[in-house]
Amino acid sequence: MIQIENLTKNFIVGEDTLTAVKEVNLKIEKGEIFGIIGLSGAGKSTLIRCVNRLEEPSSGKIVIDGIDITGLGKEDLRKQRKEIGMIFQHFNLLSQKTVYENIAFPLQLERQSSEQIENRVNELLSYVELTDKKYAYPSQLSGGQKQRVAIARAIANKPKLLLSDEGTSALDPKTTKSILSLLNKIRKELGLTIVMITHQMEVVKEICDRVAIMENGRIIEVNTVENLFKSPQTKTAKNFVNAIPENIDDEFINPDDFQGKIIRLSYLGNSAKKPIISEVMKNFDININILSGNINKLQATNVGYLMLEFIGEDDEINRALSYLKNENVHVEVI
Ligand SMILES: Nc1ncnc2c1ncn2[C@@H]1O[C@H](COP(=O)(O)OP(=O)(O)OP(=O)(O)O)[C@@H](O)[C@H]1O
Repeated sequence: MIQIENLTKNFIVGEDTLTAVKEVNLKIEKGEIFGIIGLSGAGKSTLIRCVNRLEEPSSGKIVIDGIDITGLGKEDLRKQRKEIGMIFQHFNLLSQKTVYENIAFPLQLERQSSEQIENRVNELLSYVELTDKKYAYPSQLSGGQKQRVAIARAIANKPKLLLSDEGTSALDPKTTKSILSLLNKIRKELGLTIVMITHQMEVVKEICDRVAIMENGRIIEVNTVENLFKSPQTKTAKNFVNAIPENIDDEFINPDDFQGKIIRLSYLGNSAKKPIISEVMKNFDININILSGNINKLQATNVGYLMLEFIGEDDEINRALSYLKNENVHVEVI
């Protein structure tokens, strides 16, 4: 479906040349959900934007269904772009237009009749479960609803490829799940190939078939998601894998088996470096039992989680939980 050969993208910054994508080779099969994961600045956005030539590659080739899109002139490129939908982290909806008008927009560009447009938009609204928001403006929608509108708009012209540039990064975990399940439905029912850029391993684990790990502009590993978790080949892949809790740990912990409250803490950045647990034990009249957890380093950032049993009076436990929240620790009571 997509074949990327020796792709390089340089940016000229003042007198310097910055190579954002370096000699990337990648093959993505039809119907795959393919993830590209990497830390900030790895070159993910630049790579995906080269696929529809929102960025012009400096050298190399991108062939989509046998057509070398890097060699296309303006008019042919416009036709090919119809086959490629794209969604973004911040949705990129037209704020002055209603949900209906946003979804109708790409159909109007194709000069479809108003009857055709109305039928297609209504069909799409029902598909993304937003019929009741037809006349709402983007500012009146939640993040998840905005992304549903953006998805409906991206698939309005029935593309064969959907690109997602951090499409779930601005959403909370529950909304992320619902958007991922919509994307999965689109792949299954409409047969689209989906390429997703993300820095969230949870997204890769939930939905992708295969994944490429990007670092400093290069693809350093391509793996099936299953094998990535079983035996990551590179240190960066290992760090990504270790950075998310394995659900299995959580599943083993049944709150009914414990006398105290089961708490899951997840933390990022500086809070992971502080002796937070000993602070809680010193300041509050509770006992803490550590059940499972891990903390990893992703470049300069610490990420981690801990499953704990808090034993004590309810009031005291609640005070301790408020303290943790103030320390920017994400707290869940299981
Ligand atoms: N238009 C541009 N001009 C100059 N440099 C750029 C431009 N776009 C991106 N870069 C640089 O290219 C490198 C890769 O950026 P890119 O946005 O592709 O990374 P990324 O992996 O998507 O990161 P993030 O997750 O933070 O978006 C970075 O060093 C960035 O500063």
